[in-house]
Amino acid sequence: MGKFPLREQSIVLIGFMGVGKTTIGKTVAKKLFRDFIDIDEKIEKRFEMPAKDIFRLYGEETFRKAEKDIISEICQQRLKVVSLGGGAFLQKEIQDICLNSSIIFYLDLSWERWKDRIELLMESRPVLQGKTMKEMKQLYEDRRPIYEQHHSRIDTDYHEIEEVADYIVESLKLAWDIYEPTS
Ligand SMILES: Nc1ncnc2c1ncn2[C@@H]1O[C@H](COP(=O)(O)OP(=O)(O)OP(=O)(O)O)[C@@H](O)[C@H]1O
Ligand SMILES: O=C(O)C1=C[C@@H](O)[C@@H](O)[C@H](O)C1
Ligand SMILES: [Mg+2]
Repeated sequence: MGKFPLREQSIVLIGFMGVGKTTIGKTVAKKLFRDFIDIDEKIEKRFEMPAKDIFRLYGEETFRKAEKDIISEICQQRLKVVSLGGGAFLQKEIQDICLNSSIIFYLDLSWERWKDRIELLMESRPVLQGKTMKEMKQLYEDRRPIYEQHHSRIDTDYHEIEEVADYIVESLKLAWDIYEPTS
């Protein structure tokens, strides 16, 4: 896959479920006047059902296969803002595809702050369903290493959606000016 110039490379947001990839991604896309793509939404459209029904009817493996296929397709495009699902980076192939084509921001959130969001996530996130708090903490800890592959990590604790989006846009503009000055 040939790389686009830095200014044209898509922006990919990664991180544990519920950290704000979808919400912040939408805001970043607006600020950069780019198209926004949410991979979970694409998968749900393809199957015409929510993720939890895909997991229940077809199994996680089918969901993960669709996730990989869609990300491979999307990462060939330029000038997008893409939010991945929280488990996408479990697949090394997805990590490689994204790292080789796009600028990756890892949105991080402490366990203490993440706990405050459980109520918002429980109903729609199949991997949380039926889990105790201890099991969810374990999942959070187990998943942390998969997000190590990124270009920039952002600690989102105590930062509003707008603030994080502004930070991403500002840091991109700085990087573009340093590595690809226009004059
Ligand atoms: N910085 C923030 N401050 C407060 N609430 C936030 C913040 N970011 C996201 N939220 C809220 O947390 C919830 C989960 O956010 P969102 O759906 O964007 O997470 P996600 O990372 O896309 O999750 P998933 O991996 O499951 O797709 C939403 O209700 C959103 O409004
Ligand atoms: O963390 C995960 O494994 C998931 C997160 C969501 O974004 C969805 O991709 C799906 O619910 C699985
Ligand atoms: Mg999301």
